[in-house]
Amino acid sequence: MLKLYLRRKLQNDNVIPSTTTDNYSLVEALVARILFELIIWFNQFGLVLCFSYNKSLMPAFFNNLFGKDMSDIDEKQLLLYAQIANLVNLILQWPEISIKEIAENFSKLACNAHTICDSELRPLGTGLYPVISIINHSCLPNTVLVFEGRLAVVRAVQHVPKGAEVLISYIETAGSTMTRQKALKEQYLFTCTCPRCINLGQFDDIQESAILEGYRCKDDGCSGFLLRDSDDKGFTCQQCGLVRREEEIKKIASEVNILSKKTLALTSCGNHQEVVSTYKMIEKLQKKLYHPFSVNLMQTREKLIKILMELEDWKEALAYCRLTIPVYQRVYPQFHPLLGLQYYTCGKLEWFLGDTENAIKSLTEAVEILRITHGTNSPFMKELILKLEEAQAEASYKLSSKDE
Ligand SMILES: C[S@@+](CC[C@H](N)C(=O)[O-])C[C@H]1O[C@@H](n2cnc3c(N)ncnc32)[C@H](O)[C@@H]1O
Repeated sequence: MLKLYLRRKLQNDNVIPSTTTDNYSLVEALVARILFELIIWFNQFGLVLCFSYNKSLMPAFFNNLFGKDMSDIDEKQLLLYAQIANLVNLILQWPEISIKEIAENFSKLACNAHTICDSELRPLGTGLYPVISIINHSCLPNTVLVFEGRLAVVRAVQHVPKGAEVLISYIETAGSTMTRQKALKEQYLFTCTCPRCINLGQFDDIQESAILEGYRCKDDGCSGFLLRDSDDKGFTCQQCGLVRREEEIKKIASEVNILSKKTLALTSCGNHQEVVSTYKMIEKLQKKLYHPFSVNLMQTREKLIKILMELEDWKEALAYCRLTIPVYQRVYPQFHPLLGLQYYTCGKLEWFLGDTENAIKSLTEAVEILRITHGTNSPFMKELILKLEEAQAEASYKLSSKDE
């Protein structure tokens, strides 16, 4: 298995540089015909397929890219690749292309490509980078992959000693060990044995799963987590001993399900006000259903923040944003870009609503995290730092005018 190790001390700027050259002509000469065909296919759908070329790394890249065994892939995934391959064949209308070959390359692409995101982690396209595709995964990584335009940059989020393996996270790490392992197995075909995953099945891990993805105690004042009873008829709070019956849980879960389907229909009609009120109903039900640190509840609030901001309802958006911060703090490590970005959103909303004091606090937290994950030179970071300086200047102006 290929691994990327840190051979030089590159901690000064907290940056491990990737290849900086996007050289399409060299790549085209080297990359197999099928990949070239994929570029055409991807472009038709407005997706960016990006190659960062480094000659010395090309053999490793090919070994990595073409070293996958299709027998590892589960049937559902294979079917999906076969369907995509059929679609490619239909679009390209080149009879000599083998469906199996296209499907295999899609599977390899899925294991090795990375989603290119903007500074706020909104997806822009898909990229295939030889250096980056050597980096293995950890659910508690020592580096983070961010993009500056098409340039992939790997930044250390903790001290990476000389000789240590450089690790990024391939997936959303907020979920339970089982959820993370399932995602890694399905897309990347391996079982993770990182420091978080080796605890699978141990008491701490069971407790964490029950908090992140399990139900809340019947008693609103209790923050205990629930475990399934041995008779399979309910869940018992591990703190106060109260039992929640399965039927009651199922009833709320089915209401959530119905409302979630309704939001899909309402979203497609563009009925934003109705979407907001439906998500608010879901949030209320999920608050009754899930533990306060639930990832599901956090995701619903995320959706509400997004729509409320689109509707320019800053006050409500801020209220939900504040509710997500403790969950983010719990589910992400200290220097995680999503935590930094959530503080940034909170800070912007507070600043906009005239709460300068809290805006300074939130923007300071955002800068502390994002200067590590994003560096300080990008226009995005410059704007964030400027916002913080403006908020600080306004606070000191307010203070000095009070003194006069
Ligand atoms: C982007 S490649 C990384 C380079 C890869 N190690 C290689 O030798 O080609 C992704 C693949 O590496 C392997 N991999 C990545 N992280 C791993 C980990 N923590 N444990 C085991 N295999 C891992 C998986 O097979 C995965 O599909």
